[in-house]
Amino acid sequence: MSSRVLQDARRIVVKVGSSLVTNEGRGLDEAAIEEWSRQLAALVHGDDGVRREVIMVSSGAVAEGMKRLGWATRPKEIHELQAAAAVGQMGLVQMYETKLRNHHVGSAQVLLTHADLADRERYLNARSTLLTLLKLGVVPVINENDTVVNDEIKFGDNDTLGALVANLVDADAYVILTDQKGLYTADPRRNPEARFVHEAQAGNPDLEAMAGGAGSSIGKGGMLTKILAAKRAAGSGTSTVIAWGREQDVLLRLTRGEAIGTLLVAPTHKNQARKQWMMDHLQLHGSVTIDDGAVRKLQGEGKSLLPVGMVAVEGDFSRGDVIAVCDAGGKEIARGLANYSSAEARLLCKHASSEVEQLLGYRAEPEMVHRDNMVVLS
Ligand SMILES: Nc1ncnc2c1ncn2[C@@H]1O[C@H](COP(=O)(O)OP(=O)(O)O)[C@@H](O)[C@H]1O
Ligand SMILES: N[C@@H](CCC(=O)OP(=O)(O)O)C(=O)O
Repeated sequence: MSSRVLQDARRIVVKVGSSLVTNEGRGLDEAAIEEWSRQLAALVHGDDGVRREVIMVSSGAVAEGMKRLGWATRPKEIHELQAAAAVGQMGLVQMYETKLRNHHVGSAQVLLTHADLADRERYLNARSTLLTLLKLGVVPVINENDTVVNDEIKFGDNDTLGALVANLVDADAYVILTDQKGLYTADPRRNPEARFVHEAQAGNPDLEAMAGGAGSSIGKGGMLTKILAAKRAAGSGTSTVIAWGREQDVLLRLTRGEAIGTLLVAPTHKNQARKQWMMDHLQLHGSVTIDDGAVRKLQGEGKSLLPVGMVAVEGDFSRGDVIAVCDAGGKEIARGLANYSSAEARLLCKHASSEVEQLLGYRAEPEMVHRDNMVVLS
């Protein structure tokens, strides 16, 4: 059953670490980036009959920047690392853009920070942008915005960023490509007796004890950050595979259902996990009352809540806040993330989505609460 996780996945986040992208620090590994780009293009085009949406989270900016600046050793000063990342990021995205374009796929640079994704409004904005790019068949190439934060440079951990992105876009699977075939019972560089782990449950604390720090001087997170990232991805129902990035056709074989790498299965299903997250939000910032027609759309047809179905707005909330959706009798029938603030929502009540731009002077989304961001209570 679990081998179907990747086969069934339609939206996949792939993360490649510094040690792979930069060939252990010797500058960008053009052949490797070409290989991944070829495979990403095949997934996006649906060469096997199934089109997939893919996001690439790629490290390597610092290492490439060091090479471009002629620095042989990794600087100790954080601001020098940040400067190297800014220089190297140019080369990194340039290479993905060239390689993906050669395979007739568009790419987009997206630089994010953890703080961006912790902020509700930025979270929704990042989500909308990424989903739009995916719908356009473009591959977003994501890295940490190292200019404004330095945690990831210090700890060398894009694994967590990849998991946050997987949470953000509700990915079906998260693939972490690294310089090992997957997880072993101990660091294989230090312990030749280490046995390979084919499959486990994400979040199992035993895994954390097996994982050690990085084996190379380039990557810094090691296996532990990957195990913790898989646990985080599982929080929104996404399963993770850790696999060797140089394995022939690794991404294509995984999506064909081949059991390569270590599969860390999310114990809860995506929808169930989302529902749990929403229900854990006990502190609601407000609510909207909807008419009977909208109640039927939400409950019976699984549709989004459109402004036209709203009759009243209570409380003071911002875009991205969790709000209650109530029927005319005041009973909460759903809960979800508001696309518009309470002040805007008051203006939008009973109006068609086509009027949003005229009423607000801009248009974000046609829905007040998108069904993907909503839990209908039974
Ligand atoms: N239990 C383990 N199984 C596999 N690799 C491990 C384990 N514990 C530690 N490692 C080390 O983690 C390294 C991968 O992490 P890292 O160097 O940070 O890679 P990346 O740059 O891909 O993020 C491996 O090369 C390996 O030496
Ligand atoms: N964002 C930085 C550092 C991120 C990093 O080292 O992560 P990783 O090697 O994937 O654990 C870079 O691109 O160099």
